[in-house]
Amino acid sequence: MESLPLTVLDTCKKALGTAASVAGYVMLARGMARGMARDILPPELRAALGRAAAFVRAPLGASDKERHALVIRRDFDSGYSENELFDAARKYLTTKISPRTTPCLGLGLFPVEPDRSSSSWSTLLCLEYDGSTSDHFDGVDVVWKYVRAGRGEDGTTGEYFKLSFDAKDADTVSERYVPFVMSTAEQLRMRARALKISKNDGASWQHGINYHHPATFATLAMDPSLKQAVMDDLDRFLKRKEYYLRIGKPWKRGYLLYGPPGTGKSSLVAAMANYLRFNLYDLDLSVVPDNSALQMLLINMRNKSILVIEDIDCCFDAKKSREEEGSRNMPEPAADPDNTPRRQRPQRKQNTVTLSGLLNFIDGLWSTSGEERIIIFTTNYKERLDQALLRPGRMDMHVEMGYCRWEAFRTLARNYHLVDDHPLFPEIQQLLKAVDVTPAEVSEMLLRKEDAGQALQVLKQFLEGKKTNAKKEAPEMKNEEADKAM
Ligand SMILES: Nc1ncnc2c1ncn2[C@@H]1O[C@H](COP(=O)(O)OP(=O)(O)OP(=O)(O)O)[C@@H](O)[C@H]1O
Repeated sequence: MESLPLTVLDTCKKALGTAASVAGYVMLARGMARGMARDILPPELRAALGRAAAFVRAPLGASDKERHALVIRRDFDSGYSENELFDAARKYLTTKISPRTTPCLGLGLFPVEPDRSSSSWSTLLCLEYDGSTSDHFDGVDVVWKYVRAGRGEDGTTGEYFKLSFDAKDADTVSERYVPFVMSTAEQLRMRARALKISKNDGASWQHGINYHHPATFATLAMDPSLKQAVMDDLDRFLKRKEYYLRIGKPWKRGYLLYGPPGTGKSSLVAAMANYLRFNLYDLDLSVVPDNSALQMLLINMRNKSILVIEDIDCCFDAKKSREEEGSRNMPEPAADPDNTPRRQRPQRKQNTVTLSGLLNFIDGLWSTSGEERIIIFTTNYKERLDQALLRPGRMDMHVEMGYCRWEAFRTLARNYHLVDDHPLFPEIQQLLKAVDVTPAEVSEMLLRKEDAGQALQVLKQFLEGKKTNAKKEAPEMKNEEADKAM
């Protein structure tokens, strides 16, 4: 027999159980420490599994038809340690079973958060004892069976999943399929967890509270291609851990959302958080005493999170920032174009947090203090922002949230009244071309009546009113401009 290093033999003796006993079971044993499921299978364990599979196969001269199996027990060490992989497998299998295809399944009700910090519960399907289901991965067929063999002499429950496959597929299963099962389970866990939002109280984060904003990309009314571009950007960001490492860049991404009040900037932040299942940190810079407090706040954020700074234009004195940055060619802030703000913004008091302090974190310190971070600035007045913030490369993506046009309206009509078409649509389409109206205003009109036709009628009248007002205002504005010119 090919000699193996002692550690591998040890692992195999413990892990393989009765592996060499003809049927060739490979048992995933000790070492499945808590938290492993969160990190996907570590490379060493993956390698050990590969070696173990080869070790079992080689001496037996496994033929293509021979079946091998991995046994994933619920607990080890006489019940002292739980096997995270067992939980991961159970979670993963919920995506593979359905009452339509499996005659008998278990059904349970579980709190969304294991520590019951959330009041949400969800139902979960699971295989019944001796129930089985098949799966297909990269050309490999596997069968999962859920077995309970009664409490063993060592005190373990004897409850396990048996994952069987053709002997020739042992490497694929152990090196790629098992990690895939674990990462899928992790994604499901992330998706199911309740999101938290934390706000800062001066220099420290308050305890996060549950965040249940209903906005998703499906409910967001915005230009479809822009929406897709944001989603693609987020997907790319998530996939690129290795890439960021390789090019030596911090694994973070910055977005600047700008547009008039009521165009959905906060809704987009919520949709992004819901899409990624990232927690939110809502940073109020006006109560942060200085740059070092800012530093502590940013360092104390957890990974897989979004930092939001709303109304960034109100956070810094542009003139002071200009001096601070040594920039002489900044344009003066434009006149306030927003005559009727949807809500009055609080005037932020000036403090000693500086724009350069913040930018240092975006570029520098932030990079070393965490990963999978997203930072989002929102503003109603992009033109008021300091050039230092707008410089290419500073914020990775600038997203303009604009007035409600035809495609955005269709999303709202579908959301609010489940209508995809209506005789009033053509008129509304024409009006939306002529009138600047925010999605918030359109939503409000659509909510005024329960009946779709009546709601659309209300909206049409509202848009007509806006159009008439705009026509009246236009000549007045022309006169004012002419007066100024004289
Ligand atoms: N693009 C949108 N898609 C769907 N709903 C929207 C959109 N924009 C606004 N709404 C509706 O209007 C409400 C207010 O919008 P939201 O707070 O997201 O706008 P905002 O641009 O962040 O405004 P502000 O600049 O005043 O903070 C939302 O709760 C939602 O009901």
